[in-house]
Amino acid sequence: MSATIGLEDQGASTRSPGRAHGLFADTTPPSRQLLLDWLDQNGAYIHPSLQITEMEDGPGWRLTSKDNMEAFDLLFSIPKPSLLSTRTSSLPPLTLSDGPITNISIFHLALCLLHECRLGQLSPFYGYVQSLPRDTTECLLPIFWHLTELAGEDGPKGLRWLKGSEVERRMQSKAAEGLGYDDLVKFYTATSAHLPSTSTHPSPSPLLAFIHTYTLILTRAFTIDLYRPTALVPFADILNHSSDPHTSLASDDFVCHQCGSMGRCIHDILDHEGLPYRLNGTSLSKPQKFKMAGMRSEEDDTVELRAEREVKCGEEVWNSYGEIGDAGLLAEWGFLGGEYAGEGLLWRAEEVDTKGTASLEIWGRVIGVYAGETGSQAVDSDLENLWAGEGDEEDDGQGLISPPSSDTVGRSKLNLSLSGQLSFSLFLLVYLAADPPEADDPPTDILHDAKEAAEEIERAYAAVEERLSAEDATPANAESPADPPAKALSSSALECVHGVLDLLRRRTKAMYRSDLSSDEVLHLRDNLPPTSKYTRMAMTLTADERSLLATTIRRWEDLV
Ligand SMILES: C[S@@+](CC[C@H](N)C(=O)[O-])C[C@H]1O[C@@H](n2cnc3c(N)ncnc32)[C@H](O)[C@@H]1O
Repeated sequence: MSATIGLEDQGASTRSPGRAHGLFADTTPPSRQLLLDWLDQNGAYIHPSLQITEMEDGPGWRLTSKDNMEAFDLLFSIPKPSLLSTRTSSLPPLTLSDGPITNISIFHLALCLLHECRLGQLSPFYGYVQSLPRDTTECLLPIFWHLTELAGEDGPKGLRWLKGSEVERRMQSKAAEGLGYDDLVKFYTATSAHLPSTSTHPSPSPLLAFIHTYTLILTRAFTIDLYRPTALVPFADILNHSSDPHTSLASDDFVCHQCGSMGRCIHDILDHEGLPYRLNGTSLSKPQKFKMAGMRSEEDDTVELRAEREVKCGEEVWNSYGEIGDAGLLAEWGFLGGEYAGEGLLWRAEEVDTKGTASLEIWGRVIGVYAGETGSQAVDSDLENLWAGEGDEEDDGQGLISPPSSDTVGRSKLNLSLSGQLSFSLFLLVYLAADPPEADDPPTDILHDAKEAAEEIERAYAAVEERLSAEDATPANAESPADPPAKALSSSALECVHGVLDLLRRRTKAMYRSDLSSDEVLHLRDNLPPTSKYTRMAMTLTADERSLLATTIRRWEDLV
């Protein structure tokens, strides 16, 4: 069967497009009391000062505090069996003729949630699922903006403005992981007929219903443990995001991957003290390990929210969805935080070195991405020796290039930070692409030369800055200060500067209406009608990215 999108669904024309999924069509609106009763019956603890309130500027809920709460206070806990996961859902296991297709766990979880919604009051999770947002368009993710049935004409217009942006790159990465829109349609086409009939939904639900529950999963699910990699955590999913959060979800993840047990189980291999080996890799103390191993019931294993700092009376309690900027928030949560956070603009290695020369492989080796265990340690010490005493991440943010991060994941990041600094890794790849070294040059030599080139560029830039600020400080009628001796760049450093400029200009050019500056985009945005919410978000995002690129290009141009 093929999945129909579903606007023909009963009664759709009388509701908003975001309700055309047909779920909870004839029930009362989401009830906080039903949710609280369900949590109580399912063993949850809620701090007496926490309450659910309406969002201030839009639909939806948030958690606020009606009294001061101290750091370390337990705000919330819930036993793991009460989480909604593929393990706890009442959806029977899916096995299709062409083999099991449940490996895409996030789609599978969305199908489980759809099944619980279709069960209505018969679902063991009814008190929770009835509390979830009902309108898909409340936070429609860009992956669905092309669907005019949901996003109207505004969606495709917004998508156009995302062209060449960090959001588009993220959407492309998801599609490459098998999590694009076409993958979703394929999955639902293959599985929708397997959804059991229910009294309120005797036939399969339209694709819009799956899009609705998939959106809920993407914007609300948490990573839990080895047994339930992703699950919905009722109540905790009401927390909104801030880059300065009060709390985060904590869960012991070293449970048995076969049955989810925290205590000793039949699948465990025990060490000489009778402790399961899976507890060995943890930082728990011996008494804690014995306590965990002795747990008899899954009910004792909970996920928790604790205050990590004081929450003042009346404040909203914030969670963090990660160290993430606006592009990530828009792509994965459907909103802009406007908090000047995150990694700025990112590149994939092939986008930097489009010639596909040997430099890509050398870059991987030097930076330690492709190095094996020992290779990686060798790279660590090369990096440490070369940057010894220069500090990591404590850069003042004024230069053009930031020193390499000391952690393995961070050091391969190819990004331009929000303060306009190229990561060293990105600079290194541009440097290698400009003048590929011999494949067998030792990594330390390559790192050393690249560091020298970066330092030469920084010195030249500092000289330019000094001259420009001296010019600024000179009264109009006074003689100009004598120019400092021109800081001529070596030809290889100059090639790097051109390489960086080319990279930044290519990124700008790839954007929709790249002839428009950030200010011009903002001007157009400010004249949009109030209904253009997707276009407005997209234009805000692209204006910020244009501004970052333009400022950085100007700084590098000062060198040439
Ligand atoms: C986990 S839910 C949070 C609870 C949600 N507010 C509700 O009503 O149920 C995530 C969604 O909440 C909204 N959200 C979260 N943090 C936000 C913020 N700082 N500003 C605006 N919307 C936010 C976004 O729509 C996001 O997709």
